[in-house]
Amino acid sequence: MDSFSTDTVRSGMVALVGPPNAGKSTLLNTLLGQKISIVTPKPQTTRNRILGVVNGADYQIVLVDTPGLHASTGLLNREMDRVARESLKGMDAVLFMVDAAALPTAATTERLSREYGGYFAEIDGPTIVLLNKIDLLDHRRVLPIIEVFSHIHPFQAIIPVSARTGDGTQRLIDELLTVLPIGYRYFPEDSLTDASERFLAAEIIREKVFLLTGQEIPYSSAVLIDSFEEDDVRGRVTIHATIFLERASQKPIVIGKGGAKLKQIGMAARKDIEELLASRVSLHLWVKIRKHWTRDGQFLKQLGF
Ligand SMILES: Nc1nc2c(ncn2[C@@H]2O[C@H](COP(=O)(O)OP(=O)(O)OP(=O)(O)O)[C@@H](O)[C@H]2O)c(=O)[nH]1
Repeated sequence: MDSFSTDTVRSGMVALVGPPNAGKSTLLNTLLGQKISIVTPKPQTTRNRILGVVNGADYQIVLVDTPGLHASTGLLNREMDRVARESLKGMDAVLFMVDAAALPTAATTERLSREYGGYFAEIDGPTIVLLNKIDLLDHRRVLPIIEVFSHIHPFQAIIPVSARTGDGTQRLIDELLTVLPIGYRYFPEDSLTDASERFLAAEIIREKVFLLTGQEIPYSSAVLIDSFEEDDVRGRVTIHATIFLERASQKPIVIGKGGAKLKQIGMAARKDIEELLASRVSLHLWVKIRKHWTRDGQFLKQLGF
């Protein structure tokens, strides 16, 4: 915890969403490449996945991926599921990226509303549309596309960008800074702290429980890191963690026959945590029942809520 600054900055969680191939990863690389002090690793979680942290002298933008929010045609026509809605809560802004070069030349408000409208109806925070790949677009098409999008929803801004060349990305940051609250950095400016490493390790374990058990388990499991010890001499991190479940009936599902499932969870988690920490890890997992933990304020506090 050595480099947490107490200076206030503009900081916030910003969801980066959009259809596949829109250029989200490319944008991320460009933003991080230019501005980065750190990149947090990418643990996949069922809630939000931190994609990267963009640091400036007086701001910190935490870009997150909210699963379920990726506008595929199928999803747009359906109700967004609970997870998607949940994962949007607490977002300070949403970036919705489209491949502008792939939009049909005669894209009308009606057509784009049909495709994206239901999606925006669910978002109540400031939303910025990023019209990506303008390097491929005849510049005369840009204004009409902005015009069409402006009729779909009261967006905070509609910004033409090229994730590849970086064109428009400064405007994006400037725009975000007008909506992000003044607060503290979520992450230290230059390095991951023990605190965030612990948090990410817990998220990785939770992810493995989710991936390897299914059923109702993911919603009733929580992971607490009991201890996290770095042994620099032996180049190893020893982690003790507890997986909390709500009901006794869930315990055998997570533990498995002869402990096989828990072992599988532990092995998969260890592999990812080793990658995260760039260190050998010895991981010890326990499973405990904590009835109604989702309603237990004290416990939620321990989890960092
Ligand atoms: N010309 C051009 N190509 C781009 C731009 N941004 C992304 N691309 C290309 O578009 C393709 C998709 O980009 P990605 O960044 O992988 O898109 P994504 O949204 O992360 O895709 P998923 O991972 O499928 O969600 C890649 O071939 C990129 O090189 C851009 O601004 N200009």
